[in-house]
Amino acid sequence: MTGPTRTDGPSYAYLGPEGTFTEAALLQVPGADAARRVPAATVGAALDAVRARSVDAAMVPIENSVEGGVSATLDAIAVGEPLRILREELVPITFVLAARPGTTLDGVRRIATHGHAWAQCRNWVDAHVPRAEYFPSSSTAAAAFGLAGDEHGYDAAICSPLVAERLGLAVLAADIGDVADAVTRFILVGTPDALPPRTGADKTTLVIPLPDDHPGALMQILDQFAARGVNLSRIESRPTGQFLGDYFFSVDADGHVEDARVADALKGLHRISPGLRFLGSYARADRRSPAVERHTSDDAFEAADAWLEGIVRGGDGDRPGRS
Ligand SMILES: O=C(O)C(=O)C[C@]1(C(=O)O)C=C[C@@H](O)C=C1
Repeated sequence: MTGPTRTDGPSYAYLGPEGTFTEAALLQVPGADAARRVPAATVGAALDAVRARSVDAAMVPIENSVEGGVSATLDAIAVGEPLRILREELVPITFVLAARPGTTLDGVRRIATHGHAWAQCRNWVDAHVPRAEYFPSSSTAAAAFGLAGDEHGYDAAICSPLVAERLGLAVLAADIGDVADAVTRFILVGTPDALPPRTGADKTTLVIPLPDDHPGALMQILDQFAARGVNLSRIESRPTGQFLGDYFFSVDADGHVEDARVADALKGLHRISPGLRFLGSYARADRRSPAVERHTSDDAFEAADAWLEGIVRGGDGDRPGRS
């Protein structure tokens, strides 16, 4: 990615080139169609542009309903200069097999695409082009663009119908994803000075290093959420890369850090795992509010704090003591 210059209005990096599903996610952000958009070759490069403050935020994929977590993103946001997730976007995923006009399905020997896209079309490929080999590409759109050049080394690309159309490629087969209704979740990542407001239907993303290797370490972590009635919508373990068996957990929890139950769980987690990294609280794309039990509501936490304060001040907790 070349060093972009700042202009007025927000600017966004994204996993490019133009025509990726990531760009489609970015275009769902209000105002992004008119903003400066900077395609990056990799997720790491998009996030580095945020860290270098050459863009305001970057859109990157984090999770797919079929293939699971996007390791490149989970790992890149877990280390280095801290970042903040500002919002999430969901994009329905539909793949086509595209090639230069004149190519037939029988003539396809090598198919280029992003690893996550390949994983989502594996059964279709096995059934319809069993001899075809996988040719890795940095994105579905980069694979499609490659077909337009002379040096591509492959005969077809798995990409979005839109990019195939834009580049004038022939669609050899449409809707080739193994699971209908596949969805990828994307995150808009900015710098730590921003904390999106609480909406009542929020998500909090955390990176939790496993404190030390002892029986029940994971249980201790999960207990912090369970005891405060905080539901987890995603938990994945990722190797830290330091040594074999050293892992961190990447977690999405229902709620905002300004919800008392979430704040209390975070304090508990920090005592257990001081290397805990807060990656942001932001509105859920589906706007679904969690069911909060009475004893984990903000009111219940506030009443408990007041009760304890009363005791410390010398009352019995029910009656105010000396102040
Ligand atoms: O290659 C693209 O078009 C992307 O935006 C990347 C990506 C991913 O990383 O999962 C996004 C959505 C699809 O699930 C496949 C690929």
